[in-house]
Amino acid sequence: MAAEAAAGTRAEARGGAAWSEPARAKVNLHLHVLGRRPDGLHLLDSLVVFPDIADLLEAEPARALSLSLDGPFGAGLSAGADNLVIAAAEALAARAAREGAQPAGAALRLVKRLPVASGIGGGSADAAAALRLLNRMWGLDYPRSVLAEIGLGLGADIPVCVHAPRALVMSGIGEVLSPAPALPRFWLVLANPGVATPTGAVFGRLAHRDGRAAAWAAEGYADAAALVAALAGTSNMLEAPAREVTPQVGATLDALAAAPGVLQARMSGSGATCFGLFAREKPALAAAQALREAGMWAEAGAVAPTPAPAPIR
Ligand SMILES: C[C@@](CO)(OP(=O)(O)O)[C@H](O)COP(=O)(O)OP(=O)(O)OC[C@H]1O[C@@H](n2ccc(N)nc2=O)[C@H](O)[C@@H]1O
Ligand SMILES: Nc1ncnc2c1ncn2[C@@H]1O[C@H](COP(=O)(O)OP(=O)(O)O)[C@@H](O)[C@H]1O
Repeated sequence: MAAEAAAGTRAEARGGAAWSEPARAKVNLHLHVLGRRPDGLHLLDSLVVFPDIADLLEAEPARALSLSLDGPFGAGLSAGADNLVIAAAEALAARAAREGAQPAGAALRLVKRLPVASGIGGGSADAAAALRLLNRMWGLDYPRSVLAEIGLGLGADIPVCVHAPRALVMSGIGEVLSPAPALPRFWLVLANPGVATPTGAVFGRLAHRDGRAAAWAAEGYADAAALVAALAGTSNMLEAPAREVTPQVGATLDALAAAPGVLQARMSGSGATCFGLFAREKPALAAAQALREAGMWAEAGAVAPTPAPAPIR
């Protein structure tokens, strides 16, 4: 598949690792909670996009599986079996072995640039990147739908991340994916106050589970202003409980909302990372710089246009 080959690269020619794959931040433009399953997991409705702000996963073929960590947020993470990259690699290898393949190992290196436990699915994006990369490197050739199924066993957010950078609507607990409406190119600034905010703790404080699925215009949205007008009828229902867990969410949202050129400021996922949505690059870059100078982690990145809805494979 041409698109898949282009998304990840063989980087030897550039002097890098043999194989590499970006792991983009997952941003929930809205997040409604529709109910709760008997097992306690919540039913969601969320429009998910992937700005060009990412961890990087690299790999070399090897006999065994190993992981080294790098980057500004690498130090706080385990490189063992509890790292979602290793868990995903093992799950993919197990599936392939059950189906008669004999995948070799991989020497993996994760450059961790996204803050951990921060509502932008960094761990899920890393796991999804591992599934995509090793699927190619090991010559398995599973379709993304199979990678998503393997990922779901490790985390509710992994299926949507398998399809990155394609914007999608996520429902169920995260396993039901449908096409997003057509979206324009726009810019996101992500800002995080530096306080890890565990997803389970936020869901544990949730008082309202009576949201409805958002309705999107069939013709989609031609520019950022039209998208923001549609988002006005939606919210992130995890914001109230996240503010209880991490009160700094309030100041983060205030700082983004005050940035010149911002059209919308909202929290992503279970927080504490918040996003500002911009129509143009220059004010987005300026806002990220100002937030960094104010002591937060902040990055700006473009979201590529989403074409008219097409089947998900
Ligand atoms: C809230 C979301 C929105 O995109 O993002 P994040 O804030 O994590 O980025 C996701 O649904 C998170 O997905 P993920 O981070 O993979 O969650 P998991 O590891 O599967 O679950 C962590 C914990 O969150 C709660 N959980 C998660 C997903 C879900 N649909 N209902 C839940 O109640 C459960 O308490 C679970 O034990
Ligand atoms: N590669 C990884 N990157 C980030 N977190 C990881 C990774 N592997 C395992 N984890 C664990 O997953 C949890 C969720 O992390 P993350 O996906 O960054 O946050 P969130 O679910 O809020 O978006 C963290 O508490 C962390 O310990």
